[in-house]
This record gives sequence, C-alpha cells and structure tokens, in this order.
Amino acid sequence: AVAAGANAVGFVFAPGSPRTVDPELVKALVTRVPEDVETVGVFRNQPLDQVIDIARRAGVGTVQLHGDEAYSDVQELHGQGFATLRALSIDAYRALAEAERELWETERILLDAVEPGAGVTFDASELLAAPPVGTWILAGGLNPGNVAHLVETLHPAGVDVSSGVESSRGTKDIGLIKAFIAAARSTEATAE
Ligand SMILES: O=C(O)c1ccccc1N[C@@H]1O[C@H](COP(=O)(O)O)[C@@H](O)[C@H]1O
Repeated sequence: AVAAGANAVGFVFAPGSPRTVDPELVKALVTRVPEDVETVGVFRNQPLDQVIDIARRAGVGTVQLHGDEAYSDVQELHGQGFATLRALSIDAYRALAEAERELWETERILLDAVEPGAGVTFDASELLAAPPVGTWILAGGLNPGNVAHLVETLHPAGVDVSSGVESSRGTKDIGLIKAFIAAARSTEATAE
C-alpha cells in the first residue's frame, strides 16, 4: 500500500473481524512504514485501556474508533499521544443533535456505512447538501470504480477503503490497491 502511494495504512484490532491482526505482527510491519505515512489501529467498542495497550504494543500513531465511544474517550487518546479518527455511520451522524455535531466536527471524523468493513455504500446525497464543517474522511463501500466520482462530488479530505481492494473477504489485492489510489488521485489534477 505504501509503495502504491497510500497516505495511511490501517490495521484492524476490532474483535470478530476476518481482518483482525496481532499487535506484535503490526509492530514488525509499522517499523517499515515511512514516517510521513499515518499508521492507524482500527477498534470497535473495546475498553479504552485495552485500546491504548494494543495501540502502544502495535506502535500505531492513530486510533480509529468505530463503536459507541464517547467524545471524552477521544480526548483521553489525545492526552495519551495518539491522533484519532472517529468513525460515525451516516445514521449516527444524521441522528446527532446540533451541539453534538458541532462538537464532533472539531475532531477529524470518518463517515461510514452502518456496518463497517462490509463494503456497503450509503446514500451520500445529504452530505452533498450539507457536508461536515471540519475535516472528514469518506469510507463505506469505496472501490476503484466509484472513488473518483465520490471525491469529485463530495470533496472529502481523504478516502478510506477495505473491502473494495480485496480479492476475497480479508485478502488484500495489490492490483486493486494500485487502481484505487490511482483513481482517487486522478481527481487531484482536475481539482486544482
Ligand atoms: O474491516 C473491518 O473488518 C472492520 C471491523 C470493525 C470496524 C471497522 C472495520 N473496517 C473499517 O470500515 C471502513 C469501511 O470499510 P469498507 O471499505 O466498506 O470495507 C474502513 O474504515 C475500514 O477500516
């Protein structure tokens, strides 16, 4: 992924996923990742002390939270030296009261489909009408065939993919990774 031009690489620590990896294996991998590439640990509804312990053992710099984690958890992670990405499903984002939305928009958020890691897209038309105010990343069913159009229309700060660059569930495909990054990047030239 790094050789193909990814800005960030993610490692799933959420239990129950076919992609869950061992923190010690990740530690060996992240030592080979250049400093300007973000290393991300993906978690979902795990106790915060466990998240911190795993993220430290794995050596990742960013914690991505996909569950019901509170705003105070994100602040605690910042205090422990981690960057964060708070994933919100489009349904959770839609249900936020205005004050809550304003609070989350001070953080970097990732807008995703309701079931993370399932390769399912969501109707993004409401984002087109009223995109988040702060820095936000688009995820949820992205693939080499749809990413350029979504970037062009929604203008997220970044895109995140898992299923869409796999040959079978849990197995990444380098050809699809290269095609995805090339397609996502193809919009940069036209955006200038
Ligand atoms: O990938 C998983 O199995 C996973 C498990 C638990 C939480 C998040 C997970 N993946 C993240 O989901 C989004 C979207 O994935 P997809 O492209 O729709 O498959 C992405 O951020 C993954 O890292």
